[in-house]
Amino acid sequence: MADSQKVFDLIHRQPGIIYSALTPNLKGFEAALAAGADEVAVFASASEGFSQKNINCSISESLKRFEPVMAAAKQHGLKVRGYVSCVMGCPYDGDIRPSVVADVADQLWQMGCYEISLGDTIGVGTPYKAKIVLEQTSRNIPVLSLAAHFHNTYGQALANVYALLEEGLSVIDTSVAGLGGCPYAPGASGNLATEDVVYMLEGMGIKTGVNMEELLKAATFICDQLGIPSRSNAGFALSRLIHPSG
Ligand SMILES: CC(C)(COP(=O)([O-])OP(=O)([O-])OC[C@H]1O[C@@H](n2cnc3c(N)ncnc32)[C@H](O)[C@@H]1OP(=O)([O-])[O-])[C@@H](O)C(=O)NCCC(=O)NCCSC(=O)C[C@@](C)(O)CC(=O)[O-]
Repeated sequence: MADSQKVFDLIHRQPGIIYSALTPNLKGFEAALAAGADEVAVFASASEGFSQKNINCSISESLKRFEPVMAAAKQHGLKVRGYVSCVMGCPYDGDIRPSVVADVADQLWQMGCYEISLGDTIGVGTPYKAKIVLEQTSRNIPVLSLAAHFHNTYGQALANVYALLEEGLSVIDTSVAGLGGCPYAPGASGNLATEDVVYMLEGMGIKTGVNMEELLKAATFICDQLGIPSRSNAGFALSRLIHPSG
């Protein structure tokens, strides 16, 4: 968490992009504000085990820590997004009851988060479970204020997203080339790749406004910089099509 300023200083900001920072407490909010974040995000867990490992406190303590962040954000006119981690399973506590996910999501919503992102942090979820989690969380939160944040450890993330699109969800968290993971969630792989979601949505006739060629360039750039292969199937296939020599 300590290098928000460094990261923000290096970003070449583009118009129309919202630059957000994860802020688990007031200290983080102040750092994000100083760094020029456009909005911030608080992140709780649906499991006690991950909450302790990830932010060194219980779920209820984390929610208490978010209260001053919400107040400060309101004072400075910044929106706050809320994340719930481990919504379909926890590396420490195992299976997680959807009712617990809904309760944590509801508390974040009640405190003023404008959107709640449901994190399958270790990517263990499947479409049926995803639908149950959405059904329970959308009892008190409008489905259009819910987002899917699915890691792709078991290759289920795209199917899970499709299942929730059918239920009216429309905000999907992705990462270029499927980057990501979480050092506090053993086994968690990257997020669902942006290229795979864009390819699927465009193929369904849903206009994403994303330029796939530019997205592929960004994926190639970041993978070269990190020295890792892309985790995107569509990205890999399309790149081969554009550059057959590989
Ligand atoms: C939250 C803490 C800091 C609590 O850590 P702590 O040890 O309980 O906090 P503390 O208050 O005792 O402070 C310890 C040190 O951290 C500093 N500190 C205190 N707060 C901050 C802050 N905000 N930013 C920068 N520094 C901070 C504080 O100043 C102090 O520095 P020292 O005095 O020792 O030099 C720690 O547990 C932490 O950094 N956790 C975050 C770990 C992390 O990055 N996790 C991944 C985030 S992504 C995620 O969670 C999943 C998500 C959201 O993507 C969705 C999903 O997939 O599920």
